[in-house]
Amino acid sequence: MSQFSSAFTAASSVSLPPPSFYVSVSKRSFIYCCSSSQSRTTVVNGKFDGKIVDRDEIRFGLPSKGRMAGDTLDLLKDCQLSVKQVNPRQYVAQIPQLSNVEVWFQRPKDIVRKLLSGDLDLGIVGLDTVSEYGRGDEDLIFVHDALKYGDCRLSLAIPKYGIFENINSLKELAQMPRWTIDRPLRVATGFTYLGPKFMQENGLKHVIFSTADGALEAAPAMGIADAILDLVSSGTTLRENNLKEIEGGVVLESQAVLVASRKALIQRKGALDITHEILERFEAHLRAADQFMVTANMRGSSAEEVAERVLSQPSLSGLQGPTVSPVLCKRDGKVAADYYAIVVCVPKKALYKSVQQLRAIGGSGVLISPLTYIFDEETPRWRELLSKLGL
Ligand SMILES: Nc1ncnc2c1ncn2[C@@H]1O[C@H](COP(=O)(O)OP(=O)(O)OP(=O)(O)O)[C@@H](O)[C@H]1O
Ligand SMILES: O=P(O)(O)OC[C@H]1O[C@H](OP(=O)(O)OP(=O)(O)O)[C@H](O)[C@@H]1O
Ligand SMILES: [Mg+2]
Repeated sequence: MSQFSSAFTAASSVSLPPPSFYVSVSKRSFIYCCSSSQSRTTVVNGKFDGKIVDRDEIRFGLPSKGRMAGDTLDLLKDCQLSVKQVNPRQYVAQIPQLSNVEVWFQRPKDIVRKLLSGDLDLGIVGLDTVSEYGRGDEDLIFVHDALKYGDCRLSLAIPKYGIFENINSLKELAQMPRWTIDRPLRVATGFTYLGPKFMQENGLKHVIFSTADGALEAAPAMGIADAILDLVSSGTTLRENNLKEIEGGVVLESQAVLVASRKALIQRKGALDITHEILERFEAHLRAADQFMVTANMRGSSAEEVAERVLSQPSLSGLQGPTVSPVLCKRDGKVAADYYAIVVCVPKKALYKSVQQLRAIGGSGVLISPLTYIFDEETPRWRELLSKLGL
């Protein structure tokens, strides 16, 4: 069942199921019907309508290759959700910590297609891929929109030389009188949904798109295109090919996201609980990743007085204010507290400033330790998810 619906998802570009399985309803749109012993499902352009396919396990799609693959496995491992894959050519795997979850390794674009066709329930991909292949479909729902890797932007770039030498913004590009209906601006891109949408939204009328699977940066020098619309991260590939980005030319800022099928979250037993656990683990790890735990000793007359000194410093307020505990010692035969130990979490980038501020208010013996997880109260993202689901 899922094999057929998946093949059909790619109908516009790749193979189609046997003719008897689909009906063309317009040039680029098909309806595919099938039935199984468990349920009956109709798929329209890879999107399924009605009830979800019956199965017990929750399917989680992870990138099978490319630069997202390794970082995704690392994130899961850092959240104590290591994926057990018997060998790298096996596309199904398990996460022993999540007993009812089946991991499926797929190409990023196929993860999005399979979420829409109901063959996957959850997935991790770049926002660029969700936006391009998801096309704003309401069934796709973001569970976590900032997993802090795979950072890049989808950006328009033009040659630094020739007729573009003095063009530095989208507005200037749009106003070049040479683009006409007969000689439009030629843009090479793999983003054939987002590209035209962006141009239309920005009022560029005379534009045509060509597509290729990679090395797009060569297209202008080869005379195939005037501009390219592609992912940029360090900017090295553009620079090495004599291309430049322009003001107003960024279509999208992207990073890895955790995305789910709305229907699966609502209808599939256990899907919401698993999603909650994964989200909590991700949040706890990601929050901890940019914080240090700082401990120091400080002379003082009471915990409140020490806390007041700490709170007077902007970099030392911690997550919910400092933890202040008395350091008890025996003086003249009595137990007393001359010193207090304070514990605060500080952003990694404010580390040295925090140490300086601690010293300025009498802190000594400052210890810095890494944090592994910060489990706070219920995460705002979980509340947002429930509200997006209408729960
Ligand atoms: N240069 C980059 N730097 C950082 N992240 C990137 C970069 N290029 C792409 N990405 C992110 O990684 C995702 C996967 O890109 P990757 O190039 O690994 O695979 P792909 O382009 O789908 O496959 P292939 O390049 O083999 O055709 C992209 O969708 C994007 O989110
Ligand atoms: O700004 P940079 O850090 O130079 O990265 C940008 C390049 O990375 C991606 O290509 P990729 O390496 O995936 O090759 P591809 O063209 O084969 O997809 C993207 O398509 C750019 O070409
Ligand atoms: Mg690539």
